[in-house]
Amino acid sequence: MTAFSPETQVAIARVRDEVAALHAELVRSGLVVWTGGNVSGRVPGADLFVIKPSGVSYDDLDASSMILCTLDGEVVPNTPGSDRSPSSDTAAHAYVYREMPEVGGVVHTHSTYATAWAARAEAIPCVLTAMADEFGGEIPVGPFAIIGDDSIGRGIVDTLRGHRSRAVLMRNHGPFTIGRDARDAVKAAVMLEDVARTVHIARQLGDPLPIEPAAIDALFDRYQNVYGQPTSAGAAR
Ligand SMILES: O=C(CO)[C@@H](O)[C@H](O)COP(=O)(O)O
Repeated sequence: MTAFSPETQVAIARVRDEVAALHAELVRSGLVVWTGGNVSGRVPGADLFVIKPSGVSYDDLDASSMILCTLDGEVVPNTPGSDRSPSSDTAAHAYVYREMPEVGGVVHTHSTYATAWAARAEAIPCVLTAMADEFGGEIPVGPFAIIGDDSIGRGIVDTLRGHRSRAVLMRNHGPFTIGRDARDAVKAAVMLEDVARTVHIARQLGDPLPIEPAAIDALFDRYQNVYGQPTSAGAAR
């Protein structure tokens, strides 16, 4: 067994629990079918993250079946779950964690409406206050990228670095979302599918009206800094 400090062991156990539970949240929110999609979470204070095994039924995912990986995307040997192959998107998640230290969670789904926009390689325009709140503007499109190596990760980072959106529509594939932790990235995946569906329906009825950039900025600032309940850190969520 690889030796970790007691603090790191506690952090790994907490992220295993969280990432396992969040996979159930993808199912509950109707964002995945069969074994598609994946969630990962960075282990705070360590160059490690936790991700699901590849191609395993969501019903069979629990904390001990989550796989601990290094930020190079290598499975940490002799740890719970290490006898299985990690998610096909492990190299992509690892690339994001290496390149974006502020990111603590990554999620991929093939949720229907967001993936339909990705199939057309069309950015979702910011025509809803909910989009301005959550994403601060349009949802951008990332490049077509082959599954299995870090090409997807490069596409995610190249598209989202310096962008307010926590979601990218990878062309012909589907959405990837990032967040300050795994839960935040799952929230972005849920919100993305909601706005992708609403904007799609709006377009069946006519041309949705754009929101002025200054109003988008104001909505984003309020939602990120004032909305919700104060936290112990003083910021609102
Ligand atoms: O689309 C892809 C590959 O990018 C995945 O979402 C698969 O559908 C699920 O892969 P695993 O995480 O089970 O390997």
